This record gives sequence, C-alpha cells and structure tokens, in this order.
Amino acid sequence: MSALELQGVTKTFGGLRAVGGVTFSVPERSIFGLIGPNGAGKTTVFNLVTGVYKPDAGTIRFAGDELSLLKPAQIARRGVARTFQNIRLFGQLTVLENVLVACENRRRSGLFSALLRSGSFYRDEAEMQKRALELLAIFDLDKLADETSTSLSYGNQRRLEIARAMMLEPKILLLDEPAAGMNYGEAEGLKKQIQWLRDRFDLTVILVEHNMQVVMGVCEEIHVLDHGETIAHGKPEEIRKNPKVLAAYLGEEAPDEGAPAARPAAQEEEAAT
Ligand SMILES: Nc1ncnc2c1ncn2[C@@H]1O[C@H](COP(=O)(O)OP(=O)(O)OP(=O)(O)O)[C@@H](O)[C@H]1O
Repeated sequence: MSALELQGVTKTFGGLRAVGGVTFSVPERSIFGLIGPNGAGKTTVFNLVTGVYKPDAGTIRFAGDELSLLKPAQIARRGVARTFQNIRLFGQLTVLENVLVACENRRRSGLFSALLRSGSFYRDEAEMQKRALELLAIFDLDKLADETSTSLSYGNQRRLEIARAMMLEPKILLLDEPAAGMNYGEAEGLKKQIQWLRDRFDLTVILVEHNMQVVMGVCEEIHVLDHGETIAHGKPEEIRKNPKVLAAYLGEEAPDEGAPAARPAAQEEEAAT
C-alpha cells in the first residue's frame, strides 16, 4: 500500500518550473529517498506535500485525502510532519521544552482543564513528558533535556528537530537534509535512529539528503529529480550506477556511498559553526 502518491505534480515560480510533472508513490512504512543536485526541486516537493505551496497541476494523495485542497495545519493533523533544511529551534528553551512545545495545540485536556489544573491535564502532561523523554532517549538527548537547545552541537540540534516532529505522532515524516553538517560517525548513528523510528512507530519516512552515505545506507527506494523533472527511480544499487543520475551529479560529487555530494555554501558555513 502507498502512504503518499504524487501524480503529475507541477509548481512554477514565475518562469521557473521548480517541479515539473512529478509522479511517485511512497510505500507505507518505507524509508524513501528524494534526491537530486542543488535546485532540483526537492524542498519544493516537501512544501507542496505540507501545503506551504499549492501545485499548479497534479494531485497529492495521502490516506484518502487530496492534500492540495487542505491547509498546512489540516495536513499536519492528518499525520504529516517535517523538519526543515535550516534548523528552527527555540534557542532560549530547553531541549525538553523544545520537544514539548510541538504538541501545545494538541492537548487533549483543553484550555479549561489546563486553567483548572485538573487531573486530566496532569495526566496528559505526564504522558507528553513520557513520550518526549522516550523520543529524546532514541537520539541520546535525554541526558541533555534541561540544557538550552543553543548549547547543543549542530548534529544534536538536527536530531532534536526530528524528536520534536515525532511529538506530533505523524504517520509520515519528511526529513529535509537531517545529516547536513554531521560527521561520519554522527551520520551512521542517524541511519540507525531513522530505522528505529520507522520500526518503533510504524512510520513512513521521506528523506531529502545530499549525504550519500545516509541515502544509500538507509533508503529502500530512491526518486531522483534534476531541474524539477524525474530522471530516475529505483533501489539504491540501481540509482548508484544510473548514467543519468551520475551525469546530473557531474560537477558535484557522484552519488557514491560515503561521499557527501555538494551542499549549498550557506549550509557548509552553518555546519562549520
Ligand atoms: N519561493 C520560491 N520562489 C522562487 N523560486 C523558488 C522558490 N522556491 C524554490 N524556488 C526555486 O525552485 C528551484 C527548486 O528549489 P528547491 O529549493 O526545491 O530545490 P532543492 O532540490 O531543494 O535544492 P537544494 O538541494 O539546494 O536545497 C530552485 O531553482 C529555486 O531557486
């Protein structure tokens, strides 16, 4: 069964066709890679799926809904969560607070009981804390729960963003360059953590990533875009030797395992800090 299906999805910005007639379906509980050189249209696909942009043409179906007809908050409530290419944490909040803040508007007990500090409020609060700490533990962040998020390493901040997205109890998780700025060991850890999340929460994961060590190591199926168009689709071993993919990456680094392809300069700078 497919978790998500894009059919002929197109998005133009002025004269630029950022995404041109893209069709793919993501199998349920799979880890699915969406790759391509810089500017290929990957983040635009995420923005289309999450309702930030409306497609000019095509359909995006998820669990029986046509997502392009829904607002971003409605899409999130249906179980679509994401992380962003640029880290978006609350620097002044602690690690635990950053995770808890994700579900502020999902409190089952509601405002009234929150005001009265009723039993159900505390029960929900306790459940949320438990889930938050479990998620933090998956990423080895539980011991840092009371630190401010700015004190974390770059790699830990990226992992914290994933933990926060998981608080929404998503059915599908869109990760936008989660390994950016991570060293080899951190990226290896991330691979295991993504697999663990999928297994533990029956999750479907779509991974936009330039780090081929991660993409080739963790994705079961890969869809490749270049200049907004699909150029390949297949298993990692097929994609790795696909001539069109290799040609698209020329000028960057070829998608060989262990070799991170080029990242935007801004991220290199961020990663260095
Ligand atoms: N809001 C926008 N307005 C105008 N052009 C945009 C907008 N968003 C994206 N684009 C353009 O659409 C194209 C695809 O961009 P997108 O960010 O989706 O690529 P990407 O594959 O995610 O790239 P990268 O790997 O560099 O993050 C680029 O040429 C980009 O400049």
